[in-house]
Amino acid sequence: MGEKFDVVVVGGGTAGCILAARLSEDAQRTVLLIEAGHDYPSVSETPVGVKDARYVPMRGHAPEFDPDHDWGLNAIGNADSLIAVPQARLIGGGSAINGMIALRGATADYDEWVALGNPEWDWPHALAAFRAMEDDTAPDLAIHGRGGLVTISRSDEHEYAPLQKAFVDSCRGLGHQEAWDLNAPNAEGFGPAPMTRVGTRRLSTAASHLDAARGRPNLTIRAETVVNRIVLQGTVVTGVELVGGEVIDAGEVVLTAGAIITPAILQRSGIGPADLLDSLGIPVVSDLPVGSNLGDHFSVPLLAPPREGSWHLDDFSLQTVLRASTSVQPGSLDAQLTMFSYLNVRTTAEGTRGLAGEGSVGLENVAGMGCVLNKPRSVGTVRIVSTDAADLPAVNPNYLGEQIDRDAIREIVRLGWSVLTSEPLASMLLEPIGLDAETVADDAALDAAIENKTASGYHFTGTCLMAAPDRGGVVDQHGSVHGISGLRVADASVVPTTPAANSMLTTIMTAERIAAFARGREFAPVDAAEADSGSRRVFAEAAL
Ligand SMILES: Cc1cc2nc3c(=O)[nH]c(=O)nc-3n(C[C@H](O)[C@H](O)[C@H](O)COP(=O)(O)OP(=O)(O)OC[C@H]3O[C@@H](n4cnc5c(N)ncnc54)[C@H](O)[C@@H]3O)c2cc1C
Repeated sequence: MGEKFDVVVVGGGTAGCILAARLSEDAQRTVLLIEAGHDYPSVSETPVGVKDARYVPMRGHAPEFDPDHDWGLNAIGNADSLIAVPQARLIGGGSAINGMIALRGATADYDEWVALGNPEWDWPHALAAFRAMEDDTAPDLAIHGRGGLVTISRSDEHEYAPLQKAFVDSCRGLGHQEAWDLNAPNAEGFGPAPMTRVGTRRLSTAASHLDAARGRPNLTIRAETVVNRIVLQGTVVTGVELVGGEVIDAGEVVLTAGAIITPAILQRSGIGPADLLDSLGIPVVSDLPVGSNLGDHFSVPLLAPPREGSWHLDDFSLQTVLRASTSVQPGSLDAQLTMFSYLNVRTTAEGTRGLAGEGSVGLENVAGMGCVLNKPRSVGTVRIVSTDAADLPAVNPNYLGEQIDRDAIREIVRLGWSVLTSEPLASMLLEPIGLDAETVADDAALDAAIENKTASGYHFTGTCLMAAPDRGGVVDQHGSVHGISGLRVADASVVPTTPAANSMLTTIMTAERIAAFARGREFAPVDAAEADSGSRRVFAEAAL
C-alpha cells in the first residue's frame, strides 16, 4: 500500500508551485508536489543562472545554461527540420530559467476565451486576478495591484544595458510611441519590459509562492521524481504512477507538467484521441482532443555580432520591448520586438536550430531581437510516440500553417529590421547575420528567409483546451477534465488561445484562479466602473 495524499500536484513548475502553495494553505489538506527536476530549497543552494535576473539560463542563450534544467526537447520546423525548444526541468519550471518578461495579453484575448464557452474568463475576472496577484509600483491602481506575491519591476532608463538603451533610442528616432506601462490594457509602444524580479534577483514562482509554504507539515515536495501516468478506476482518479512503478494514492490529481508534458501524461493514461491511443495499444478511458490546439509564439530572430565594447556578459540580457499591432490584425497586439543584449551561440544543441540559427558558426555571442508573432492563428499538436515516459512526445507547432500568420510575421520582421538598422543601434552592431536589406524588401525572398529562420517563442499553450465539450474542450472553466472525476489541469495547457503576450503571466493568473476554484473560492470580477475609479488596491477572495 503506497502513500496517500488529498492532492497530488504533478510538475513543480510555474503553475505547480502556485497550486502546491495555495492548496496547502488549508492545513487540513495534505498536498504532495512532484517535480522531475532538481529542487533548490534555499537561495544559497540555487545556481547563479537561476537566481540572477541578468541571465536567461536556457539552451541557446547564456553560458549559465545547465542541461540538467532542460528536457532536451525539439519541435518540428519547416521541411521536417528540428528546432531546439528549451523547456524547464527544475522546481519553478519556466519561471526559474526564462526571460522573466511579465506582460499581460490584450483584453480581446479574453473575448476569445469567453467565446469558447468560458464566461467566467472575461477581462473583468482576469483583471481582478492580475491585480490581486501582483505587487507593482505602477501608479494606476485601477489596473494594478500592490502587495501580491508576484513582484513586477521595470528598468529605469539609466539602468539599461548599452544595447537596450540603443534599442529604445532607435525606436524613439523612428517615431514609435513611448509606453512606460506596457501592462496598461492594450498598450502599444516601446519601453521597459515588466519583469518578475527584484533588482537582480529572479523571482520564480518557487521563490514567490513555494518558499513560504515549504515548512508546512501538510506539504511534501518530491524532486527528481517523474510521473508516468494517472491511475484511474473507471473514470475516477485514484492516484499517480511514477516511472519505476511506484503508485501514490490521491483524492485528487492536479496536472501542472506544462503544455507539452501534461498532454503526454494524459495520453499515456488513456485520456486522449482514440486513434492515437489505439495505435499505441493504450485502453481508451476518454476520447478527448488532448494534445490538439498547441499554440506558440512564432519568432524570427534578427541577429548581429555586437561591436567590441557595446556589451558585457553582466548586462541584463532582456530589458526592453516594443509592442504593436500589424495591419493584418489591427488592435490585436500581435507584434512584439524583444531586444536581447546577447545570446550565447554555442549552447544550442548539435543538429538543431536554436535562436542563433545558421550563419552563426564560429561566433560566441550575438545580439539582436526576437520578432515575435504574438497572435498566431496556426495551431499544432503534441502526441506521444510510445507508452514509455522516457520518449519525449512529438511536438509539431505547425508554424506558418495559416496565411494570416505569414502576412503578419512579414510585417513584424520589417518592423524589427527598421529598428535594427537605425541609429544608434545599427552602429553598435556588425553586419546582421543571414538577412540583408534586399531580401527584406522583397516579399518572396523574405517569406523564404522567414521559413528558414523559424524559431519557437517557447510559449506553449492550449493542449488541454479549456472550452465546452462541443468546442473541443478538454477541461471545463474550473480546470476539471471533462468526464473524469478528481482530475484538474492548471498550467499553460488550459490557456485556450495564445495570449498576445509572453505566456508566463497568463499562466500564473490561470493557476491562481484554478487554485482558488479548487478551494471553492474565486476572485470577484472588476466591474467597469470600479476599474475606472482606480481606488481599490486589494482584492479579497470571496467564497463562491
Ligand atoms: C527558455 C524559456 C524562456 C521563456 N521566457 C519567457 C518570458 O520571458 N516571459 C514569459 O511570460 N514566458 C516565458 N516563457 C514561457 C513560460 O516560462 C511558460 O509559459 C510557463 O513557464 C509555463 O508554465 P507551466 O507551469 O505551464 O509549465 P512549466 O513552467 O514548464 O512547468 C512544468 C514543470 O513540470 C515538470 N514536469 C514535467 N513533466 C513531469 C513529470 N512527468 N513528472 C514530474 N514533473 C514533470 C517540469 O520539469 C517543469 O518543472 C519562457 C519559456 C522558456 C522555456
